[in-house]
Amino acid sequence: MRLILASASPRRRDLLGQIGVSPDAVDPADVDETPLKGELPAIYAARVAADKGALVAARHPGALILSGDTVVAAGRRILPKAESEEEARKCLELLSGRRHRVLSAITLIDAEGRARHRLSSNIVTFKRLDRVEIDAYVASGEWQGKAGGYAIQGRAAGLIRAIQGSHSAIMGLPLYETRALLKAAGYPLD
Ligand SMILES: Cc1cn([C@H]2C[C@H](O)[C@@H](COP(=O)(O)OP(=O)(O)OP(=O)(O)O)O2)c(=O)[nH]c1=O
Repeated sequence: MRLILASASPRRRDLLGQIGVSPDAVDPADVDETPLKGELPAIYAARVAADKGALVAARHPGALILSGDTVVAAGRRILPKAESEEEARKCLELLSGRRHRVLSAITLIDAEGRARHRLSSNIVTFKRLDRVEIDAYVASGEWQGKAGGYAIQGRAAGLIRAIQGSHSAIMGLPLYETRALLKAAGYPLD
């Protein structure tokens, strides 16, 4: 049974390896990730994960396709994937001293073309960040391309007071849900 990981993220590949799964190929999906007007964060994450899967499935008939999308949400607001220092700083100022949600959606399309979806909803609490902490984090560059302007797998872990939910989901691939979907689709797991 061929498994295709529809993601450009080396982290998703590593996370999959953590549960002993190695995809036969990696084929990233380049989809439009612009949120629709008024689109709620959970709906958005699920839609983008499904879009990525559908796009890649068309290129690999008969294979299993795994895709995902991770979104950082402050209330109903979807934070961007930080692409500039200014954007990263704005995200950190917004997240400082409060709780936010990290939504990680996955889609698995089976050999018959049937799509299964799961959503992992998590809460992350940052300490109150002072200017020195924000400056140092921005200077680290670790926020680049990261949803919400931080990565829990790096030095931001020292600024995060607590998480409720799944560490793997916050990093980008909810492993519990991923394993469950692979099993349901008949993928051989030990
Ligand atoms: C909150 C958080 C996000 N992120 C990252 C994971 C994702 O790379 C990014 C969310 O963007 P995604 O669109 O989910 O993924 P991607 O663009 O990296 O890869 P692809 O679309 O090809 O699958 O934010 C972390 O690495 N750590 C974190 O703690």
